[in-house]
Amino acid sequence: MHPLHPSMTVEEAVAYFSPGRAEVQEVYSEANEFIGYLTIESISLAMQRGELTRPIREFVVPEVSLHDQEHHASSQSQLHAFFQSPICRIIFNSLYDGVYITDGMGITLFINQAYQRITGISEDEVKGVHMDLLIKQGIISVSASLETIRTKRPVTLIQTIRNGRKIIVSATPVLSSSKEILYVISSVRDITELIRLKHELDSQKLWRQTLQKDAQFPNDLGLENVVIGPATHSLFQLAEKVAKTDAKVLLQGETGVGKSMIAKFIHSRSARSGEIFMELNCAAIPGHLVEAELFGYEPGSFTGALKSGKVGILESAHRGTLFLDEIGDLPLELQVKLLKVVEENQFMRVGSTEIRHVDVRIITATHRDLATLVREGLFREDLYYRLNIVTFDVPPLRQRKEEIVPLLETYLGKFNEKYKENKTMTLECYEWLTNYQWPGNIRELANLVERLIVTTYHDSIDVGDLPSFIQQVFPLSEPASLKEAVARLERSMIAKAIHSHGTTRAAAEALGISQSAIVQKMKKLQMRVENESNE
Ligand SMILES: Nc1ncnc2c1ncn2[C@@H]1O[C@H](COP(=O)(O)OP(=O)(O)OP(=O)(O)O)[C@@H](O)[C@H]1O
Repeated sequence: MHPLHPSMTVEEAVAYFSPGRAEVQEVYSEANEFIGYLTIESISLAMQRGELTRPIREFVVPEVSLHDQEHHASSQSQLHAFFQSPICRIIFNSLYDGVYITDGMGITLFINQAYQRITGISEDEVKGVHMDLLIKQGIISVSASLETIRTKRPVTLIQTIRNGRKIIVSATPVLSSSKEILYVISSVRDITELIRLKHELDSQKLWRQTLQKDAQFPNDLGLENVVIGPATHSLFQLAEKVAKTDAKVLLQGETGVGKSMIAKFIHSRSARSGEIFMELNCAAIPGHLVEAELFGYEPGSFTGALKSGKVGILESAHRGTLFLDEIGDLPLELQVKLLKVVEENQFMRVGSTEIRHVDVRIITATHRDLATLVREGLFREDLYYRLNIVTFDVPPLRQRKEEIVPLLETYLGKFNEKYKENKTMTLECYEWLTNYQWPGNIRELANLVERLIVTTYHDSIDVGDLPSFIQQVFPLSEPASLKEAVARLERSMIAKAIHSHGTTRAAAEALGISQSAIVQKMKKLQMRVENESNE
């Protein structure tokens, strides 16, 4: 190391005082003339005042007493000796939390094993190194020790380690009798676990809010555990309002979003709730049978008809509510008949000329865009306007993500009860399922939960238990670290290979690794490994 010269900054000079080096350093000018002394005491003071970029000439003293040098040297070296002592190591290494100790200037003296475990930083990398340099090298984002040295107060802050992990650091100064900072002891805790707990708390909070909202709609739907989130709350409010009238309601939305559930809700909140709720899915039966099902028929009116004739769903729903699902699939010729019902409450059974009267509230639903069908001439415009007094656009599940966790919990509870199980889901699993697109919406979600409860062998359902088409979808959230990103990719590739090849042996071959390597990886990635020994 070159000798200290007066234009050097405090920051640059700190390295000259690392543990084991002299406590007093001589300072020489560029022309190699002796200027004076820089003591560890004066540079500590400068650090504590945050004067890192000031030239050291401001802190140089012309002389130092021998007593000062000896006194300081002995207290400092006692301190260093303590941190090197086996008993100190044993004590600090027995702690679960990480410990980081610097001297009064911010030079690292000691880190315990827990710190190394939590951060992946080794003692060799940091010992004798100033905290400022560790920040510059990107090993840590901020330093609680330096903050403590600057403010002379305990400081707690969140620090990001170079591997992306976040830790919470609480630094406490240890002061001499003259209020000089001798060293800073920091306790360090991994907050990944705290973040996980926060996630759990957030989801529970939302769950509670949902339950509270449910309480506003006491569940007399005949359906248990209805999840109403922020995106659907206003729909249920509107449903309750229109339920008090006989206004025609058209429910639009993808399959499985809950259209028929809202229809039932409207019925249950209407003056007709004591009467029957009838449902006909116009797409589920062939067009020519829809007419007979809906309007009924007279004896012998067509081949295959019952001899006694049949009362149609429309007539059966008299005084009640008729829910016509997939109304967009109703054949054009029947649309005219339905228009007559809607406009005049009149209809005729198939094979009859007798006009019958019926008092029915009609609610319709479709996953198709009726306005487009009208433009294409596939749906009657007059009927469209008659049915569409109040439109409900029920959003797909991917647009109401905040309902996914409560729905998963609802269905876990429901199917645990049904199958006498007590299974839970890991937070990572919740995260993946929240990011999944759910093309089949709530129906698909309920089916998946039931399948997972029935097919998994362990109590905690994890990402590895999910079907491969879900595992191939990366969560949208950014992975916290390179390690996590790699784990996700490995998990996805392994799941895909097992799905297409059936066994771990064949999947391993396809991926170019050994069977034991794939099994080991799957265990590490917490994926379900079945029968690997029997393959
Ligand atoms: N808010 C909700 N909370 C809990 N479960 C729900 C909710 N909405 C719908 N479900 C459930 O999701 C499944 C599908 O709902 P529903 O049959 O009402 O959907 P849909 O939109 O009418 O579907 P489709 O158009 O295919 O007939 C049902 O099992 C229903 O009980």
